[in-house]
Order: sequence, then C-alpha cells, then structure tokens
Amino acid sequence: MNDPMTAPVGPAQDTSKAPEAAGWEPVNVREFERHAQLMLSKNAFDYYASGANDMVTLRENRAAFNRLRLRPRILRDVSMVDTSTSVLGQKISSPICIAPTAMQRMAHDSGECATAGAAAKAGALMTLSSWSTTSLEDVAKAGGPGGARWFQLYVYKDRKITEQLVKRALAAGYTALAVTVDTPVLGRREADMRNRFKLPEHLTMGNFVSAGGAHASGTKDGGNDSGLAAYVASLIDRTLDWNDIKWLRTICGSMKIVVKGVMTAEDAAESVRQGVDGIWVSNHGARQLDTTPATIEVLPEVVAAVSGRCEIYLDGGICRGTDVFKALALGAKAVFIGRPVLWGLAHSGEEGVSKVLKLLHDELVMALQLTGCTRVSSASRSMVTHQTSYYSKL
Ligand SMILES: Cc1cc2nc3c(=O)[nH]c(=O)nc-3n(C[C@H](O)[C@H](O)[C@H](O)COP(=O)(O)O)c2cc1C
Ligand SMILES: CC(C)CC(=O)C(=O)O
Repeated sequence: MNDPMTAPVGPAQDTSKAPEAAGWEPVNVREFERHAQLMLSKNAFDYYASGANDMVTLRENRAAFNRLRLRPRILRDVSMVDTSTSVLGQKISSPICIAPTAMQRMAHDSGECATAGAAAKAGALMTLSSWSTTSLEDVAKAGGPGGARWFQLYVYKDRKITEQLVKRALAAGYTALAVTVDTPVLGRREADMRNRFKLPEHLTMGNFVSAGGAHASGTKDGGNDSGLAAYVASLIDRTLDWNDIKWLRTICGSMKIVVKGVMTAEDAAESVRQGVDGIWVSNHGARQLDTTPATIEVLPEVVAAVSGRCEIYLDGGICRGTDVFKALALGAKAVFIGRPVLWGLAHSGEEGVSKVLKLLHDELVMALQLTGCTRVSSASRSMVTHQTSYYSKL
C-alpha cells in the first residue's frame, strides 16, 4: 500500500522557483507568511496555513484582536522597558513563547533544532510537538542546557508509548508537559484533503523512529484523504479524560502539567479542581472545531473562572506586539505563537526564527512604551476595550 505519511511530494523548498522571494526582507509577520508561501511546496504551506472547515475561526482569531482598542496612558517615563517574566517559576526574557507545531523540517531542513537554537538565543520558552521531525533529545541538545523547554504531549492509545515519551521528555530536561486536549480526532482541513497531505519521504516523526511508528499510516478515515487524519485516527486516544490527566501526574516526575486547548470557563474551573499547573487557552490555531470564538474573546471568562489559582496562557492569531499586549492586559501570563515561527523557519532557518522573535519583541516593547508601561505586568485590563464601547457612549 502507498504509505500516506511517506509517499513523495517533491521538495519542500525550491528557491529557484521563487525569484520574488530572493532578497526580500519582510517587515512584519504577515509579510513573513507571504514570503513562506513563495518558498514552500503547496503541500507544506497549505498544511501550515490552513484552518478547519470554512476557516471562520481562523479569521476570527485575527479579527477579534483588531476589534479591541487600546487606551494609552501618557507622561510616564518609558525610557527603560523590561519584558522579562516567568512561567511556572522559570524566568524567561519575554512573554512571547513558542507553541508546538508538528513537522517543522518541512519548513526548513534544520527544523525543530533551528527553532530551539533561536529560542535559546532569545531566552524564550519553546514547546516541542510530540510530532516533531527531530527527536526530543536532539532538540534539547540544540537548545543547550540553559534553554527553557516544554514538551507537548499527544496521548497515544498505546499507553506504553505515551509513558516512554513522558519519561524521555523528563530525562531530556523538559520542565512541563503541555497535554493537548482538543484533538480526539483531527479537524477537517480541506486543503490537506485536496492535496492528500503527506510527510515528504526523507522526513520521519523523530520521536518514534525506534518505536517503529515513524512512518505509521493508519486507515482511511471518514473519506478524509489527508494522510494525517488517518495517522491521528490510528494512534491518538479518543477516550482521553480527566483520569488520564491524573495518571500523567503519577508518571511525569518533576514536570508540571498544563492543559492545552481550554476554551470555556467551565473547563477552566474543572482544570483548577483537577490541580493542573497551567491553563493554555487555545483553539489549536483554528484547526480543530470551526466556528469556536477567537481565543482572545474567551480569555476574560477563563480568567474570571480561574481567579488567580493558576497561570493562564493564550495562543491563536498573534502576529503583532499589540496582540501580545492585549492578551497580557486581559490576564494571560504569556502568549504562544505557532505559525509565525514556521514562517521564520521557511525564510532562513534559525536566523529567520530569530528575526520573527525579535520583530514581535520589538513591537511589544513599542506597544508597552506607547501605552505608558515599563514592564509587562503594567499592561492592565483598563487599557483594553472593545471597539463598540466607544459607540455605545455616543
Ligand atoms: C502547522 C501546525 C501544526 C501544529 N501542530 C501542533 C501539535 O503538534 N500539537 C499541538 O498541540 N498543537 C499544534 N498546533 C497548534 C499550535 O500549537 C497553536 O495552538 C496554534 O498554532 C496557535 O495559533 P497561531 O498559529 O495562529 O499562532 C499546530 C498548529 C499548526 C499551525
Ligand atoms: C500531527 C497533527 C495532529 C499536528 C497538529 O496538531 C496539527 O496539525 O494541528
């Protein structure tokens, strides 16, 4: 049988076919995305860029940030700005962290190692996907001993594989498990179905080479011809529930547990009851359930439900320093970026990721200065309002 995860799809990058990209220095994240579109194969770019179904939530993740208005304060000395903060007790240089995205070597041959290198140089926190195209040990080496690293966990039907992954992450120095709870089945990504998405032949799922799962193909699932949907259906456990979180707690040693994919006050309150260390507000970059609200829209209800009892993070649609500012002001301790890192990788590997991190960092510094803040904790609820609040006062 033609293995859907390994059949050839052509090179991920072909600069000779993208003369428009040569010498182009993108000045914002959206331009990095357009640059990546020129550089990458359709198979890879569509996989990275697309959301589920009609991509209503994909647009909302951006649009909702743009509906929020900033209320700047003036005449405050902003000559010195400190963006450093901490997550789960670990100091980081900036609240802009890296979300797990699978299969980064499709964007650049150096893939996850390049991301780890750029994160370590910037003093940023990186979360590695279970489904990386490099082993978690090699990524830890590339990030060096000082790098802040979390491991994203997909819980396998085969609990031995899950347990081995957790133990390996602990041994390699990852300090938290981000347990993804929004993917009992893969969302319907129609571009991947049309393209019959496949991992290029020369790449493997780096964490499973010795377990024999690096090329697993799975069965056809509900007519969805994306090789990935079949792969997920064959391996990921749909029975996952709170008992599994308890079980993970018994095997994760000193690693903290963060639930990734919380979108309601009810689940936030339950997460706190279950004793998780952190709540990651995420709709999986709008790739799972379409027509959910934007993450920035649900952040206030999550913050209210948690009432300071654990840290809250947010991802989804962040591509400006002002977006980061808004999330912090509404109660997130840190934010995570997914696609922007892939666009940086596609641009120029580690250097490209460094550029994206610096770009967003500089934009955040400016957002802080222009709102009259000298540190991230000064971004406050009163500095953000919904655009309609101005009209309602007329
Ligand atoms: C190409 C791609 C692959 C992803 N792979 C994973 C993954 O392996 N595990 C996971 O928990 N989330 C995964 N995500 C979701 C991200 O961790 C994150 O929630 C999302 O990308 C944030 O939205 P943004 O891309 O708009 O920044 C992936 C997202 C993308 C775009
Ligand atoms: C391999 C996939 C399940 C990775 C993922 O989370 C995604 O593509 O959104």
